[in-house]
Amino acid sequence: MSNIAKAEDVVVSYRTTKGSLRALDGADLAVRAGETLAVVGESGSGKSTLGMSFGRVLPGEAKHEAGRIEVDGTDVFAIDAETLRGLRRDKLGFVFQNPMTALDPTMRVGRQVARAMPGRASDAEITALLKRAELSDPARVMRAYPHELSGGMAQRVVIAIAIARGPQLLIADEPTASLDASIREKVMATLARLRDETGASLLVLSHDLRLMARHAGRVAVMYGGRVVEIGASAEVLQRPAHPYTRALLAAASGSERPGERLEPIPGTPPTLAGRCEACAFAPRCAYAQDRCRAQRPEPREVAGRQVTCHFAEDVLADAPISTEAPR
Ligand SMILES: Nc1ncnc2c1ncn2[C@@H]1O[C@H](COP(=O)(O)OP(=O)(O)OP(=O)(O)O)[C@@H](O)[C@H]1O
Ligand code: NI
Repeated sequence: MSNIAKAEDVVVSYRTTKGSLRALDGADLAVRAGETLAVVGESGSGKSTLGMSFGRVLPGEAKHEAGRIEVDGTDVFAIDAETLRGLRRDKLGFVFQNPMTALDPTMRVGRQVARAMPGRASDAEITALLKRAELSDPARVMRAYPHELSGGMAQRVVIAIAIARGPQLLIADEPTASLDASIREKVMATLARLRDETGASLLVLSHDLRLMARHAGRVAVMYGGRVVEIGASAEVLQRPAHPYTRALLAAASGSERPGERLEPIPGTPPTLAGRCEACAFAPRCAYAQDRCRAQRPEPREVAGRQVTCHFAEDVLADAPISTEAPR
């Protein structure tokens, strides 16, 4: 299966007042053509940094230290500003958590949508695009200012803008987190439908394991700036091979309400100043042994997925997750 985009051993750090903070510590991720791939993990695990790296839309304090990102064969960290602009415009579409910050409050929706479309879009073309994003009254929405729309409608406008030029890769960072719980499922379903319809790939970054389980074919679990497990959603979420995935699922199963933030796992995630020479999860891990504190696990193939854990076989052999707390 061909990949539309991939990250290889990517290292990104942020300059902070307390020194350099390593947000990605050798992240690997391949996005297949036409798939929906979810990236999950606790706050701070590096999801947004990885998502932004695909379009090199990182803030000024971020520094790409090492590794490669390719989108449709183009090395995004090697190209000049103009090529990068073209790549973002023609091949990528972004949807962020808060639609109101993505839209210009002073400009009618129709004009903003038209500017994202190729050529000079007619009103009929604008309303047709809004309709594809499942806005029920596109003619009215076209004339409205962003503040006149509900959060869900505004996010649908952002989605329309993101697909305006038929991107090959849609990157959605917590696309439903700012919305009312009642419409999260619907907006996610719209994104999934558009992905299907356009043949684009959808990379969706989220805390919401249940929502992702329903919509993503594959799931990547991030911890400490690395992808620690990636595979088919059904397999990873039913029979995890990484202790962190297992802990996430056990924590999530304690709550019955969809869309909620994950319950915390005991202990705190790492903040890295440099390369982690051990397993970053070892201090919180029920399976950890001396080797985990001494040797960085490299990705390896276990039970049809990629896992960075020395003891993945032991994790797999354990009983499926029930509703009890992590061991
Ligand atoms: N602009 C920034 N300046 C300094 N540090 C940052 C910046 N953005 C992110 N970080 C740090 O980088 C690490 C990774 O952050 P990132 O936002 O990528 O994680 P995330 O998984 O998307 O988290 P969340 O679920 O909270 O959105 C965190 O430790 C975070 O505090
Ligand atoms: Ni984030």
